[in-house]
Amino acid sequence: MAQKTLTFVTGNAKKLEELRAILGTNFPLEIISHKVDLPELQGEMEEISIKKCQEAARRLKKPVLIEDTSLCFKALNGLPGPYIKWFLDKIKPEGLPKLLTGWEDKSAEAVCTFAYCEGSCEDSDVILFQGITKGQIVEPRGTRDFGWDCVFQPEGFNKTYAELPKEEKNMISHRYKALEKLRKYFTEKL
Ligand SMILES: O=c1[nH]c(=O)c2ncn([C@H]3C[C@H](O)[C@@H](COP(=O)(O)OP(=O)(O)OP(=O)(O)O)O3)c2[nH]1
Ligand SMILES: [Mg+2]
Repeated sequence: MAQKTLTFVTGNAKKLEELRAILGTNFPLEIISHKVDLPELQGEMEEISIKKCQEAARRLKKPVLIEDTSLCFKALNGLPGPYIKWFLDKIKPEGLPKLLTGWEDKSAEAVCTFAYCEGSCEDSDVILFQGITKGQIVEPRGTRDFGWDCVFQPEGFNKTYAELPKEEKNMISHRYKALEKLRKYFTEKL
Protein backbone atom coordinates (compact mmCIF):
# COMPACT_ATOMS: atom_id res chain seq x y z
CA MET A 1 0.00 0.00 0.00
CA ALA A 2 1.24 3.54 -0.80
CA GLN A 3 2.72 5.43 2.16
CA LYS A 4 0.67 8.36 3.52
CA THR A 5 2.15 11.77 2.76
CA LEU A 6 2.72 15.06 4.58
CA THR A 7 3.06 18.24 2.49
CA PHE A 8 5.69 20.68 3.81
CA VAL A 9 5.17 24.15 2.34
CA THR A 10 8.33 26.28 2.37
CA GLY A 11 10.30 28.54 0.08
CA ASN A 12 13.53 27.61 1.90
CA ALA A 13 15.51 24.65 0.54
CA LYS A 14 17.82 24.52 3.61
CA LYS A 15 14.84 24.05 5.95
CA LEU A 16 13.62 21.17 3.80
CA GLU A 17 17.11 19.63 3.75
CA GLU A 18 17.34 19.78 7.56
CA LEU A 19 13.80 18.43 8.03
CA ARG A 20 14.59 15.44 5.81
CA ALA A 21 17.92 14.81 7.58
CA ILE A 22 16.36 15.04 11.06
CA LEU A 23 13.25 12.94 10.40
CA GLY A 24 15.28 10.40 8.41
CA THR A 25 13.55 7.15 7.58
CA ASN A 26 12.16 6.66 11.09
CA PHE A 27 8.99 8.68 10.36
CA PRO A 28 5.63 7.20 9.41
CA LEU A 29 4.80 9.69 6.61
CA GLU A 30 6.46 10.45 3.28
CA ILE A 31 7.41 14.15 3.13
CA ILE A 32 6.37 15.96 -0.03
CA SER A 33 7.60 19.53 -0.45
CA HIS A 34 5.75 22.39 -2.04
CA LYS A 35 7.80 25.51 -2.76
CA VAL A 36 5.79 28.63 -1.94
CA ASP A 37 7.01 31.78 -0.22
CA LEU A 38 3.96 32.42 1.96
CA PRO A 39 3.03 35.88 3.25
CA GLU A 40 3.90 36.42 6.93
CA LEU A 41 1.81 38.75 9.05
CA GLN A 42 3.17 40.78 11.95
CA GLY A 43 2.57 39.59 15.49
CA GLU A 44 3.76 36.99 17.97
CA MET A 45 5.55 33.97 16.47
CA GLU A 46 2.71 31.52 17.25
CA GLU A 47 0.15 33.84 15.66
CA ILE A 48 2.32 34.24 12.53
CA SER A 49 2.74 30.45 12.22
CA ILE A 50 -1.01 29.80 12.56
CA LYS A 51 -1.91 32.35 9.88
CA LYS A 52 0.89 31.13 7.59
CA CYS A 53 -0.39 27.55 7.93
CA GLN A 54 -4.03 28.50 7.29
CA GLU A 55 -2.97 30.44 4.19
CA ALA A 56 -1.02 27.41 2.92
CA ALA A 57 -4.09 25.18 3.50
CA ARG A 58 -6.30 27.69 1.70
CA ARG A 59 -3.96 27.77 -1.31
CA LEU A 60 -3.26 24.04 -1.56
CA LYS A 61 -6.68 22.85 -0.38
CA LYS A 62 -5.24 19.99 1.63
CA PRO A 63 -3.57 19.31 5.02
CA VAL A 64 -0.21 21.13 5.21
CA LEU A 65 2.84 21.64 7.39
CA ILE A 66 4.70 24.95 7.52
CA GLU A 67 7.56 26.24 9.65
CA ASP A 68 8.55 29.67 10.94
CA THR A 69 11.88 30.47 12.55
CA SER A 70 12.67 33.29 14.97
CA LEU A 71 15.96 34.54 16.41
CA CYS A 72 15.26 36.37 19.67
CA PHE A 73 17.86 38.57 21.41
CA LYS A 74 17.28 38.78 25.18
CA ALA A 75 18.71 42.31 25.45
CA LEU A 76 16.22 43.47 22.80
CA ASN A 77 13.20 41.86 24.50
CA GLY A 78 12.95 39.15 21.85
CA LEU A 79 13.62 41.17 18.69
CA PRO A 80 14.37 40.59 15.81
CA GLY A 81 12.30 37.43 16.60
CA PRO A 82 10.05 36.45 13.67
CA TYR A 83 11.38 39.42 11.66
CA ILE A 84 14.92 37.94 11.49
CA LYS A 85 14.55 37.24 7.76
CA TRP A 86 14.22 40.96 6.98
CA PHE A 87 17.08 41.92 9.32
CA LEU A 88 19.29 39.30 7.68
CA ASP A 89 18.37 40.49 4.18
CA LYS A 90 19.21 44.10 5.03
CA ILE A 91 22.18 43.93 7.43
CA LYS A 92 23.61 40.44 6.66
CA PRO A 93 24.95 38.12 9.39
CA GLU A 94 27.77 40.54 10.34
CA GLY A 95 25.18 43.21 11.18
CA LEU A 96 23.47 41.01 13.79
CA PRO A 97 26.18 41.16 16.53
CA LYS A 98 26.39 44.93 15.90
CA LEU A 99 22.76 45.23 17.06
CA LEU A 100 24.04 44.19 20.49
CA THR A 101 26.93 46.67 20.65
CA GLY A 102 26.71 48.33 24.04
CA TRP A 103 24.80 45.42 25.56
CA GLU A 104 26.67 43.06 27.84
CA ASP A 105 24.00 40.39 27.42
CA LYS A 106 24.58 38.62 24.08
CA SER A 107 22.20 35.77 24.82
CA ALA A 108 19.61 34.69 22.27
CA GLU A 109 17.11 31.95 21.54
CA ALA A 110 16.65 30.22 18.19
CA VAL A 111 12.98 29.22 18.00
CA CYS A 112 11.44 26.92 15.43
CA THR A 113 7.67 26.62 15.17
CA PHE A 114 6.13 23.97 12.93
CA ALA A 115 2.41 24.37 12.29
CA TYR A 116 0.19 21.57 11.00
CA CYS A 117 -3.29 22.08 9.68
CA GLU A 118 -5.30 18.93 9.19
CA GLY A 119 -8.13 20.63 7.32
CA SER A 120 -8.00 22.23 3.92
CA CYS A 121 -9.43 25.69 4.48
CA GLU A 122 -8.35 28.95 6.07
CA ASP A 123 -10.19 28.48 9.37
CA SER A 124 -9.05 24.90 10.04
CA ASP A 125 -7.51 24.20 13.46
CA VAL A 126 -3.72 24.37 13.63
CA ILE A 127 -1.40 22.36 15.89
CA LEU A 128 1.99 23.85 16.83
CA PHE A 129 5.28 22.05 17.59
CA GLN A 130 7.95 24.38 18.99
CA GLY A 131 11.64 23.89 19.71
CA ILE A 132 14.02 26.35 21.39
CA THR A 133 17.81 26.30 21.55
CA LYS A 134 19.56 28.86 23.74
CA GLY A 135 22.86 30.44 22.74
CA GLN A 136 24.96 33.57 22.26
CA ILE A 137 25.30 35.99 19.34
CA VAL A 138 28.96 36.12 18.27
CA GLU A 139 31.03 37.55 15.40
CA PRO A 140 30.52 35.41 12.24
CA ARG A 141 32.46 32.12 12.16
CA GLY A 142 32.06 29.14 9.85
CA THR A 143 30.25 28.41 6.60
CA ARG A 144 27.79 30.90 5.10
CA ASP A 145 25.35 28.47 3.52
CA PHE A 146 22.42 29.03 5.89
CA GLY A 147 21.12 32.38 7.18
CA TRP A 148 22.43 33.34 10.62
CA ASP A 149 24.06 29.98 11.54
CA CYS A 150 27.49 31.66 11.54
CA VAL A 151 26.59 34.12 14.37
CA PHE A 152 24.69 31.71 16.67
CA GLN A 153 26.77 29.76 19.20
CA PRO A 154 24.58 27.25 21.03
CA GLU A 155 24.91 26.98 24.83
CA GLY A 156 27.52 24.42 25.91
CA PHE A 157 29.49 24.66 22.62
CA ASN A 158 32.47 26.74 21.58
CA LYS A 159 31.47 26.53 17.90
CA THR A 160 28.73 28.32 16.02
CA TYR A 161 25.96 26.32 14.30
CA ALA A 162 27.89 26.99 11.07
CA GLU A 163 31.13 25.51 12.47
CA LEU A 164 29.45 22.36 13.75
CA PRO A 165 29.11 19.37 11.42
CA LYS A 166 25.55 19.35 10.04
CA GLU A 167 24.81 16.08 11.89
CA GLU A 168 25.78 17.75 15.18
CA LYS A 169 23.63 20.86 14.56
CA ASN A 170 20.75 18.53 13.68
CA MET A 171 21.06 16.77 17.08
CA ILE A 172 20.72 19.94 19.19
CA SER A 173 19.01 22.55 17.04
CA HIS A 174 15.73 24.41 17.54
CA ARG A 175 14.47 22.57 14.43
CA TYR A 176 15.46 19.16 15.84
CA LYS A 177 13.60 19.88 19.10
CA ALA A 178 10.44 20.95 17.28
CA LEU A 179 10.60 17.95 14.93
CA GLU A 180 10.94 15.50 17.83
CA LYS A 181 7.56 16.78 19.12
CA LEU A 182 6.09 16.47 15.62
CA ARG A 183 7.51 12.95 15.25
CA LYS A 184 5.92 11.89 18.57
CA TYR A 185 2.55 13.35 17.51
CA PHE A 186 2.42 11.53 14.16
CA THR A 187 3.90 8.30 15.49
CA GLU A 188 1.19 8.10 18.19
CA LYS A 189 -1.58 9.21 15.80
CA LEU A 190 -0.89 6.76 12.97
O1 LIG B 1 21.20 30.22 10.04
C1 LIG B 1 20.04 29.80 10.06
N1 LIG B 1 19.79 28.62 10.67
C2 LIG B 1 18.56 28.10 10.75
O2 LIG B 1 18.37 27.01 11.30
C3 LIG B 1 17.52 28.85 10.15
N2 LIG B 1 16.20 28.63 10.00
C4 LIG B 1 15.72 29.67 9.32
N3 LIG B 1 16.70 30.53 9.03
C5 LIG B 1 16.59 31.83 8.36
C6 LIG B 1 15.81 31.80 7.09
C7 LIG B 1 15.12 33.14 7.08
O3 LIG B 1 16.02 34.15 6.65
C8 LIG B 1 14.82 33.36 8.56
C9 LIG B 1 13.54 32.73 9.01
O4 LIG B 1 12.41 33.22 8.29
P1 LIG B 1 11.28 32.22 7.81
O5 LIG B 1 10.16 33.02 7.27
O6 LIG B 1 10.99 31.24 8.89
O7 LIG B 1 11.98 31.40 6.63
P2 LIG B 1 11.92 31.50 5.04
O8 LIG B 1 13.30 31.44 4.52
O9 LIG B 1 11.07 32.65 4.60
O10 LIG B 1 11.19 30.14 4.62
P3 LIG B 1 9.61 29.82 4.63
O11 LIG B 1 9.20 29.82 3.19
O12 LIG B 1 8.90 30.87 5.42
O13 LIG B 1 9.50 28.46 5.25
O14 LIG B 1 15.90 32.72 9.25
C10 LIG B 1 17.83 30.06 9.51
N4 LIG B 1 19.07 30.53 9.47
MG1 LIG C 1 9.23 32.99 5.35
